[in-house]
Amino acid sequence: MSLELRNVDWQAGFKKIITDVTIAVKPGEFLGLIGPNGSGKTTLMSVLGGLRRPSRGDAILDGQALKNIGRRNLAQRIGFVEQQADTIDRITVTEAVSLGRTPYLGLLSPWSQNDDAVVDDALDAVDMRSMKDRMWHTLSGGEKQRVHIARALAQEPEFLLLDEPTNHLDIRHQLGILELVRRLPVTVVAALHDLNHAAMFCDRIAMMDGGKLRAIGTPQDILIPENLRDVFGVSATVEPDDIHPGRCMIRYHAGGANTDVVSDFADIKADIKKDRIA
Ligand SMILES: Nc1ncnc2c1ncn2[C@@H]1O[C@H](COP(=O)(O)OP(=O)(O)OP(=O)(O)O)[C@@H](O)[C@H]1O
Repeated sequence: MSLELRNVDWQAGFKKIITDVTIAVKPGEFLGLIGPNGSGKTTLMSVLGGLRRPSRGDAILDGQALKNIGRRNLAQRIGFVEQQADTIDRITVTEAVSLGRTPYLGLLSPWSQNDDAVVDDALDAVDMRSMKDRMWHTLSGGEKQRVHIARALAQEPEFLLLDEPTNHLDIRHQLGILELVRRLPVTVVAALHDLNHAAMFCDRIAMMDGGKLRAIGTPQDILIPENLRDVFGVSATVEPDDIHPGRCMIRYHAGGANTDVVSDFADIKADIKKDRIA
């Protein structure tokens, strides 16, 4: 069971969005993908999930190029929760999660009790069983996010790809989802913005910067003050996590953000003020 990218570029028109990315996801790990806005995390995830084909290089699942694997087969092996995925409407929560069983259904394999059980387990896993009859469009952003994750779990994939899975979630559900994801018997790749969450939950972290894979390693290897300064433009101290040996915690310094960003905002605010006065 392996999923990897070998020397992958992906470009939109003439613009290279990710460049020469080589990465091998280890079976059973929780791999976090971090990087500033626009660094290429979503693009990398969508190439890993087979949604985008590399312009150069290969995306490979168990020795076979993703482009040669059929959609149905791929969906049984890779579950993908995209950022702001909001395409389903006028269906119940149970129906939304049941969509995850689609790759297993066919004329010779109709819906069965096993499918019901898988859907119920997935709803339990994200703490949404009590809302199973609610209509999708009545859910909050966070509840929708949990249903998306349940739908991906119902695919019973070997690899679960999550693009910012804690978006819209309150802190209890953020930690709950990450704890759940870490315990699942699947290999997980998740794009995360909260670097402390990456430190707490990930086995390894891959850091993107300007469309390139800048570094990959344990949280302690990657989340060092130099990387936080050079890649994210923030000043921070990294301390060992006393409660979880081998893990670390980041303490950001107030006023330690890259001053270019701060002065950009200051300029915008000054312009708005001028407009209001004029
Ligand atoms: N189809 C496209 N056409 C043109 N530019 C694109 C396309 N897809 C992505 N990009 C650009 O590529 C860059 C990387 O985008 P991507 O969404 O992969 O970044 P990201 O690291 O996930 O960002 P964020 O943290 O903001 O979600 C961005 O500058 C984005 O505007």
